[in-house]
Amino acid sequence: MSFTESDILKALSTVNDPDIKRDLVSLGMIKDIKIGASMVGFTVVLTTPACPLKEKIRQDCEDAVRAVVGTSFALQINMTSSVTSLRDNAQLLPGVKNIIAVASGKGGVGKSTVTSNLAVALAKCGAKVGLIDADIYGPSIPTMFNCEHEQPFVKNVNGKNIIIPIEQYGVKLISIGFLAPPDSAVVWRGPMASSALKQFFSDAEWGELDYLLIDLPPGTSDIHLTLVQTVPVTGAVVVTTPQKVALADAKKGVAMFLQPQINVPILGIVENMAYFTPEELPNNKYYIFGKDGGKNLSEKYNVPMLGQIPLVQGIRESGDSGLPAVMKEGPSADAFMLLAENVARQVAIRNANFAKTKPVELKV
Ligand SMILES: Nc1ncnc2c1ncn2[C@@H]1O[C@H](COP(=O)(O)OP(=O)(O)OP(=O)(O)O)[C@@H](O)[C@H]1O
Repeated sequence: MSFTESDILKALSTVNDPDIKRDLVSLGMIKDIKIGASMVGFTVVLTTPACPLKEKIRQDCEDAVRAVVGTSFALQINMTSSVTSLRDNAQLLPGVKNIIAVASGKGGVGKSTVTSNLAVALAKCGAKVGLIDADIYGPSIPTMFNCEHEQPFVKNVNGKNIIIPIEQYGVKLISIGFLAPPDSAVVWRGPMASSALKQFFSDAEWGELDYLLIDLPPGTSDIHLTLVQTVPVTGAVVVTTPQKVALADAKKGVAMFLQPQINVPILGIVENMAYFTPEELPNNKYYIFGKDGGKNLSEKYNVPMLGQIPLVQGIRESGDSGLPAVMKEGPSADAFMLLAENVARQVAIRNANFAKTKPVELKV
């Protein structure tokens, strides 16, 4: 045999991750190289679940190694994944790899619909997902997950009450709505809501999660500040609809995360209600709120466009009935699955290329 493990590594160091644009070896994605009498094997650890580039990366690895070992050796390439994280030794949420804020400038653009479908889609890809509904003005996640009359279990650990998140459709969730009966008119005050959010971080049993999504209230509020002051946020997803009045507010949302004191990377823009499509004629698209508003916003701020979600009656019905649209088959589900793929890719790109986010310290 005229090659060694270091020859295999050298060959694999010519293969780049197409998203991160760095080689697999320096990214730590190659593990367990084995060289047998007639076999060479190794594991490629992808950075996102259900990576759409999996087959391309596998083929590139095969080509690179084949050039070194020749044709008489069998190749065993094991493709697996592990979501990356910059959070190590964290005191709060130690088992959570990435915290993702989902924000919108304007109310009613479908932020909670997008968050709930994104959470379920990521779970369907095989990721471990949690969701905090921090929307004090209208906590709608319990309805969208069909658990509005449930209460999370609370257990006592060493004299401290620990909340056990409700688990639905493969997602662990806690909502500010669980703290008040659905029909009661609770006027939340900033400080009350902020302390509830902090409690969801410090006193809830989240366990190991790849992604913890935070559904924020629309606009910019005390809750946003509490979030960025309490935990390092991996990145923000900004949801908008395409019309001018929504975009103007979405710009403010983007600008808030990017301001130097806050400095939370924008993972990208989601354009919800991008076009209306009748369910029976999915190829007919009507741009009733204008065309490409979200896309233009992403270009202006040089941030990724994560997805365009159609305005479809079934998405509204799914939200109201508590079974997210992504659980069913069809073009709406496909749009949310693509969104999840793109969010996971952007998290991996962000973790490979940028320093970890620091919690914000406000000087008063
Ligand atoms: N793509 C879509 N197609 C059809 N209906 C949608 C779509 N997105 C959202 N909706 C509907 O629009 C309404 C508002 O959505 P949602 O509650 O998700 O918005 P939001 O931005 O979270 O609102 P809020 O500002 O109150 O937090 C809901 O009835 C929802 O079902």
